[in-house]
Amino acid sequence: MTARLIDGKQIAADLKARLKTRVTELTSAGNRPPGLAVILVGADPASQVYVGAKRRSCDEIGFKSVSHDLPDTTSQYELLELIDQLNADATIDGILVQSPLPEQIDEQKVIERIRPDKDVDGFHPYNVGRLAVRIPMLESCTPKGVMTLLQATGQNVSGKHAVIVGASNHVGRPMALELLLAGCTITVCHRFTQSLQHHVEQADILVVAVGNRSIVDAHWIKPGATVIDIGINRQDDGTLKGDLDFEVAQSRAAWMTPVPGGVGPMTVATLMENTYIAATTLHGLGQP
Ligand SMILES: Nc1nc2c(c(=O)[nH]1)N[C@@H](CN(C=O)c1ccc(C(=O)N[C@@H](CCC(=O)O)C(=O)O)cc1)CN2
Repeated sequence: MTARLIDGKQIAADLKARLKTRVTELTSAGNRPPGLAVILVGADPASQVYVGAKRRSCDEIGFKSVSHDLPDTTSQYELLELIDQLNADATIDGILVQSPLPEQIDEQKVIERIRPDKDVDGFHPYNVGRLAVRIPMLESCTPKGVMTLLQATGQNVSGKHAVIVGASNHVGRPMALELLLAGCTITVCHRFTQSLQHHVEQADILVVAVGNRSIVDAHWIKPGATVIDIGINRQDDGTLKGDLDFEVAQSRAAWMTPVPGGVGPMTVATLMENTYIAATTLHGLGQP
């Protein structure tokens, strides 16, 4: 068997093209464009790449993009003050603070300072809680993007057994909630899980989000499974690899995401989708 690739780059480009059309319609009718504020603290090279992609996507789609690049000496107080200003700015629909943050800043305090209706990352406990009780508002971008990728395969995931390896607040946990909402039976594996191999072998849908290539052996993949690799591991030669051995995974799965070009581009496109939703559904843009 050779898995079919789920082309995240193309699916993300299609989503952004649809958003661009809608934004053109909005602005042609005399409305302001949706606005996204992107805050980067420090100069982490990977974060600079991701933030650059987010700002370019805003430009492509026609969103207003406001950039705040702060030094890595920024205090928590200064960052919270900036968030307060953006919370009060009626031209800003979404606020994004790129993670990770320098160690003097408590990320949870920052997340909770962002107004839930401007939390386009979907990290605020209010938004995670809404997803948990099946009334999602702004959903975490990577898991929501994965659901868009699964939908693009044309499969009905309801009733499937989904195994998620990794239980982080931003990816693994909300991923489990998304798949549960879609009707899957869920197993979440984490650092205390015993018999990881046994669980992985049961997965109709396997989502791996550990950031380490030595945790899940791709030979464990159930033949015919759908495999979503969320890992991003930069190799010594500069190439990017996922958490799984690509060739082995491809010889067992029916569908799988590549790295690069799978989940990463969808995360950015979903952030744009969330910003559009915040502007129109939550802030009334384009409504009479
Ligand atoms: N505030 C946030 N911080 C972080 C998030 C997030 O969703 N919100 N997620 C990650 C980083 N991330 C988005 O910010 C992200 C990661 C990867 C990609 C991506 O497109 N990757 C490409 C490869 C890019 C490269 O060459 O390095 C791919 O996989 O094809 C986009 C966004 C942590 N922080």
